[in-house]
Amino acid sequence: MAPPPVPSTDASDFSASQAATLVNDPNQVPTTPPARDLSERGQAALARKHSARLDRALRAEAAERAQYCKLLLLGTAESGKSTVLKQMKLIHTGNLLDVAPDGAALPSATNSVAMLPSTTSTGGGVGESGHMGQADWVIVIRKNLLDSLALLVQYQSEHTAAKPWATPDGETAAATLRSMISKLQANPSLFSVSADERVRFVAAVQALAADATLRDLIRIGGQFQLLDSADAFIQDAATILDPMYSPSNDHILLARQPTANITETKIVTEQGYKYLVYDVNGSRRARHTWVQFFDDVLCILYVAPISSYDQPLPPSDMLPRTAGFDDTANLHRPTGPMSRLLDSLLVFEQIMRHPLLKTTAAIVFLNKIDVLRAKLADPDAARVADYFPDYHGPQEFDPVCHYVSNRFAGPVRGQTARKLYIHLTWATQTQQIQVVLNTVNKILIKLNLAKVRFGCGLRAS
Ligand SMILES: Nc1nc2c(ncn2[C@@H]2O[C@H](COP(=O)(O)OP(=O)(O)OP(=O)(O)O)[C@@H](O)[C@H]2O)c(=O)[nH]1
Ligand SMILES: [Mg+2]
Repeated sequence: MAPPPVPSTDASDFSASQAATLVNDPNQVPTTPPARDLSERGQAALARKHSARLDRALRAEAAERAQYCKLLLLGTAESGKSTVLKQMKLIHTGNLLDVAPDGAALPSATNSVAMLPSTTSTGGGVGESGHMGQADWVIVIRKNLLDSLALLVQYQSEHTAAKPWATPDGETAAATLRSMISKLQANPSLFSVSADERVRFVAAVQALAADATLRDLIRIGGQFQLLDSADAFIQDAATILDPMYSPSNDHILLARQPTANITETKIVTEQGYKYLVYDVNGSRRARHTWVQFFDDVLCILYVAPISSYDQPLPPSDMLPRTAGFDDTANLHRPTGPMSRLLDSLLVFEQIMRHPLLKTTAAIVFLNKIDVLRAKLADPDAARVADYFPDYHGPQEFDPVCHYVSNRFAGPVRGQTARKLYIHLTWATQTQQIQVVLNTVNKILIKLNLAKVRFGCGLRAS
């Protein structure tokens, strides 16, 4: 007979920081009794009562959490982890936001559960707690648009390799943007920007968008850290800079808000399976913080940017690798130059070797296939073989994807106890990723059932 299911997350998972939250909750009983009015015995009795109430609350919270299976979303910076999480929320809750218009947290709200040291945090003020409402996304999207424009105009003027603007209109538009952009960047809420200024700015963006040089710059944007979503936001500049702008789901999916701290999101599927999804900051300086979440994981969801085979690392990731989890110095490294995709592969190898994850199942999302397709169709784009010298196939989508899938399968080859699944994804395209996420859901149910069989999984409630 199969043993009864045992919760996969034990009470020790319940962290001191959560206990602290309860203690500091104004709705809880006061932590210290009013000393002057009570005898010592009275005070002790009150303290015991308080402590028992706290214990009960902690046990109830721990029992609640024990019904959830843990999923880790891992991958290097900007690979698309948070975008996949947004799509998971959308598929299972129908909602991308964490905060309702009245300010209340929504049931699947994303909460910060582990902080980076404040000196290295990249929170930037918006959604610091992990809670992102409509108003937060307006600011993020406008910042994405303005920062992208600033980067494009600056790159064109500072790099001799960049062509001049193709038309006089483009030249004038770039000059207008240069003179106005810092004011808008400082005021993404647009409060202190007049209607005239806004109209002039939008007209300049639209004129620049029609200039052939801008299209060329966007095409090679990956080389100078331009956002993948820059083009979409530039095309929609008039909407985004409208004072009444309210972002669509598509815009929220395209938005880039680096995950400052590790977040936890509760997802309950239609079948009743409950998951705690941990989304991490993928930058090199933050990778050591992942390890504290490596115990008792049902499955790793690893997101790798397959389009970035030729893209330089973000400047903050060009630091020497640190000792410990991210120390890949001893790994066999192919002789090609470092790129974001190679970095992602090396980090994946490292995760697969980690002692706490020796048998943990993994689902790899080879993400940004839309960008890869466009790149491979561009005769001027870098050749895959220049970055991965052991690739001898043509510069075409299917063989390149096959090669990269094989590279990701490499670290677990021969490990019969480990399950590895690899999917090609376009995380910003809801229909494509939702088909993949439905398959992922089925895989997770199977993994769950296997765990139940061995006495450590969860049954759907
Ligand atoms: N074109 C395209 N853009 C994508 C895709 N997936 C994600 N993006 C965009 O890539 C950017 C980065 O995505 P995020 O989900 O923030 O990346 P992340 O892995 O969470 O990054 P960190 O939080 O910094 O570790 C966002 O602007 C996304 O909209 C994709 O499949 N195609
Ligand atoms: Mg993120």
